[in-house]
Amino acid sequence: MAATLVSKNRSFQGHQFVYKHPSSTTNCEMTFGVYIPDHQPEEKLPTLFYLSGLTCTHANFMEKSGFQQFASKHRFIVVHPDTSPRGVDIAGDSDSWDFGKGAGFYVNATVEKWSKNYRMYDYIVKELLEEVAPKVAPIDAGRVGIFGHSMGGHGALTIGLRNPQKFKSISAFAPICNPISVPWGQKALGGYLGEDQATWKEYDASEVLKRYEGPKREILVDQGTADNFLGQLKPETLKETDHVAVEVRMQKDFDHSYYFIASFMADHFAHHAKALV
Ligand SMILES: N[C@@H](CCC(=O)N[C@@H](CSC=O)C(=O)NCC(=O)O)C(=O)O
Repeated sequence: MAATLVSKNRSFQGHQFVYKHPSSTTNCEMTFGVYIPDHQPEEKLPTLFYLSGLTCTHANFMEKSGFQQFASKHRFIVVHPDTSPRGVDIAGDSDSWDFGKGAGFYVNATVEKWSKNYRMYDYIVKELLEEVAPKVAPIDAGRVGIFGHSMGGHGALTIGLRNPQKFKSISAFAPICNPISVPWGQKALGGYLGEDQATWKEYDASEVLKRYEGPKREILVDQGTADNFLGQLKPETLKETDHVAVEVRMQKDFDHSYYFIASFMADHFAHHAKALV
């Protein structure tokens, strides 16, 4: 079903939109933002998906990162979804800030209580990318990249590496790199997927990276040295392979906030532009 316009604002040489739509994947209404640079009527544009972190909606990135100036400069469409279903209430979905609402972890839940709605992996990879976003933005399906922050960095790394034909460039700000070994990941993966830890590895960036044998990728990661969540993130577990070059830049004194993200946004757009423009 078509998306409904929520808001439209002029920003640099383009427009920032917010849409909502009924989702057949999460079985509830979903909201997403999309920035669309000015373009010719038949023109298709390269596109980035940005996945946000714990507690975020579609709006944090749109309001705090300052990304629009770079999307405008490089002429990228940028699609930025919510971080979980919100159009449905499930007992326990608001008890903590790192599980349930605002914390979908970009997985397809298999535990029955969550499995009807908490399907953020398929929502991004299939419904939003292939069906919903192309109806509102002139996406060039052959030139799509993905990036994200923290939980969204984990989403970007796992979704990007597991779907190399759909996502041709990848980067992340302070991603959760090895969720199977840290409290955030253990809580989310255990809650959504159950106790069989073999299935957790499909959603673990450092594990997926080890096994990746697709087209060569160069991944850019920025990480603040003063990030109070560093113990949950484990950037040292992202090891370079023959198929994936990983550049992890430790940025002195930066924390986990959008002040950090905004400081390196230009570099991430340049990284994606090298692969997609
Ligand atoms: N509980 C705190 C901290 C939440 C927080 O820092 N969330 C980060 C992502 S953490 C990993 O995924 C974030 O992006 N917050 C949004 C923001 O606009 O800064 C809290 O609720 O504040």
